[in-house]
Amino acid sequence: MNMLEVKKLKVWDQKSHKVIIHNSSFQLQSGRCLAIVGESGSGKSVTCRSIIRLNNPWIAQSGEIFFKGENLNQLSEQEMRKKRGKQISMIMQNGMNAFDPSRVVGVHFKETLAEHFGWSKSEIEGNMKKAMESVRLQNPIEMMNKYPYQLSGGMLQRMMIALALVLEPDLIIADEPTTALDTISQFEVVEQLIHLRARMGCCMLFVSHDLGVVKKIADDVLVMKNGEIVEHGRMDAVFSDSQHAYTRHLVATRLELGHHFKKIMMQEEL
Ligand SMILES: Nc1ncnc2c1ncn2[C@@H]1O[C@H](COP(=O)(O)OP(=O)(O)OP(=O)(O)O)[C@@H](O)[C@H]1O
Repeated sequence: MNMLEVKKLKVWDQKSHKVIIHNSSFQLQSGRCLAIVGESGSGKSVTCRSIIRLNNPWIAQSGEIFFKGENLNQLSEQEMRKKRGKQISMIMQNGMNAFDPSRVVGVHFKETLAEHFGWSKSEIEGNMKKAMESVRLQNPIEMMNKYPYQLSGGMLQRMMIALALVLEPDLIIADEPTTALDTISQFEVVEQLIHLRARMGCCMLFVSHDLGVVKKIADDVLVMKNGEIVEHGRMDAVFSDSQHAYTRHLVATRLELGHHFKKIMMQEEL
């Protein structure tokens, strides 16, 4: 069954009239992880933001985005707000941007969880504490009382993952969640995302320019170039028998895991 089905998505900038996404169609089946890869500026992030309708106001979109059979493109902003967080969670590239810099991070969790579940302060703290411990964040209560700038990028990403664990969404959109992190944090965050999927059985849209990470986490892959999908299929098939010259170029230049990352993974497997 398809959890997400995008049909003829077109996205354009109303100011410059530039078309960013030309005519994208793809599906994400229940329980699977679809990676979107492609060079910088190919439209990976705009595709993700179009699904949850969070592009800037001057960016327009048309087409159909079926999520659990419902066309998100036709929902009101109020209806969309109910989907974001509880049904579709987003883990962004830079954890710092996900939190209000002027408030301690716990406030973000409290607002999100109170809105979706109507929980009391102690229920929220109890659930968040458990989830944070499960992603190996120590002293969760103390941590929730910190401002974003007092926490590292890796900690903030793991906090977003902990929040997703509590929200139990049907779909997680992770837009380059490891790009801004150092190598060790990258490894930990990827491990936690794999763990999250295994535990919840949710499906995931995972954007990355790191094919090494993609190979570790994804089942299917979609390759983008200049706002168009040039390849879409099972990961092994796409990587081992690429149909498009651009995919072969990507694989040739990027398949090798970063040296440090590979070393850490090998140590973990020992
Ligand atoms: N808010 C915006 N206003 C106008 N154009 C935009 C906006 N956001 C993105 N674009 C344009 O859309 C195109 C695709 O951008 P996008 O951020 O989706 O690329 P990407 O594949 O995610 O790249 P990266 O790997 O660098 O994040 C780019 O040409 C970019 O300039």
